[in-house]
Amino acid sequence: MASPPDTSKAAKLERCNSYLRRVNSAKIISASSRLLFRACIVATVALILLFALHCPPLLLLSHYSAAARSSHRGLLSSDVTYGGAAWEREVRRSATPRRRSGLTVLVTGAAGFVGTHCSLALKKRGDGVVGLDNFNSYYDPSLKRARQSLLSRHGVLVVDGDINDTLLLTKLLDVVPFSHVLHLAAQAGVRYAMRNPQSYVTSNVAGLVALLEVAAKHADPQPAVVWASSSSVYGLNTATPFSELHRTDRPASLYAATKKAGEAIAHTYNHIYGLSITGLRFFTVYGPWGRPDMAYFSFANYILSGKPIAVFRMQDGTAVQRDFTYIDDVVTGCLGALDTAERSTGSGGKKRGPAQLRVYNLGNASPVPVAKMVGILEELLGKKARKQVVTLPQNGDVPYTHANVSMAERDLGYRATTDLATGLKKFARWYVEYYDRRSKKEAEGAASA
Ligand SMILES: O=C(O)[C@H]1O[C@H](OP(=O)(O)OP(=O)(O)OC[C@H]2O[C@@H](n3ccc(=O)[nH]c3=O)[C@H](O)[C@@H]2O)[C@H](O)[C@@H](O)[C@H]1O
Repeated sequence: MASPPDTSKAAKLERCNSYLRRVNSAKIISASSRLLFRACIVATVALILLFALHCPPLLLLSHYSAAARSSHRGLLSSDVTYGGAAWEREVRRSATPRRRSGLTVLVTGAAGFVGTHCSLALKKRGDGVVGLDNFNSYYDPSLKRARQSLLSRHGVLVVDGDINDTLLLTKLLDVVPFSHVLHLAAQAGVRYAMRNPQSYVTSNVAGLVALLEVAAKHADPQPAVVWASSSSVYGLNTATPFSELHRTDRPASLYAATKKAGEAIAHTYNHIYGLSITGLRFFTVYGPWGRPDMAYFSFANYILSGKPIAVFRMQDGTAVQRDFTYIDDVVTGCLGALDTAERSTGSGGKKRGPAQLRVYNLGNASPVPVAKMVGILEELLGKKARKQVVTLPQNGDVPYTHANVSMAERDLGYRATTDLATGLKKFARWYVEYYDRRSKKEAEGAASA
């Protein structure tokens, strides 16, 4: 039988002490486990820090991710020139065609001379157009801004950005499934290539590759690409008129070499990725809203301001000639190329079948000596030029250009309809009005300041 519990005072005290000892020892155990836990955390943090310090790639990766994130944030925030919901709405609005089965065209170099005219023509006939231009200072950026305002008045948005910005290109092609890209952004000018060769590589080679990369691998559907090559690819070719079948492996300038490289690059992207690509060889395009670096434009300026102009001629005394081509005719050719471009066959960087690859001359098929062009300008501007006839320097210029345009006529419905006198008349009228308006505005600005 079990004995009854001892209820004496001494026994009660002993039970109480033993209870307190158990409680205390439990407290000691829990305090020490807390200490151990804390020590573990400190050790883990120390280990992570030590690991990170001894593993630079890990830090680089986190730094890279932060940079990538911040540039993505840049794309999407409203404090930059592109990105954000309002920006996307604007892009979509500009890209929406007004006619049934209208094209949706991304025009690079849209604030440039040919880009502005093509964008306007596309918009006017009901196609959707979004422009892209980096507004660089190769020539007066205020002229490019004026073209941008003109486009804006006609409902064409020109995004401020560079073709080498692949994040921006990706974003644009994400927002709009462009059916076509009219790629006109480039470093132009034959003689400037001797002063700034790198700019030609950056725009005409790297920029073209950046665009074709995004078009081939990212865009779904892949757009058809029409882009600006140049008459200068014929280089030292002596067979005339220049035909697309003639050799183009002797460029006379770096500008020409980068355009020739562009044609080879186009072949590669067509071959590997099934991109439909059409190259257009422009022949000395001129007209209203033209490029101030070109001879006819700068000559008009110099004639009116009484400065001397250098008119080049060959060493043997023969005239330097150009197949000057009026802008409206070139626009017809560009739109014809867009309209006849077949779809690209690939998607996501995978070719699904052979795709169209074309190249066409867009010229006037009627070369004119530079001295004659000066004579027409003198007559139109009512002032004699201070001409200095100079032997053509070693500057990359070729003695003459002359396009055979039969392929463009047959395939693109191209017609060169404007002779130099008619085209320069339109240019001279625009030139006088534009700079008159500008100087009046400047005078008003100065008076109110
Ligand atoms: O077809 C092209 O692919 C190229 O056309 C254009 O090049 P070019 O034909 O060289 O035009 P441009 O400079 O207007 O000189 C015209 C004529 O004036 C002569 N010229 C020039 C300057 C001068 O001071 N004196 C002179 O006689 C000069 O010798 C030439 O005979 C574009 O600029 C170029 O970007 C590209 O698109």
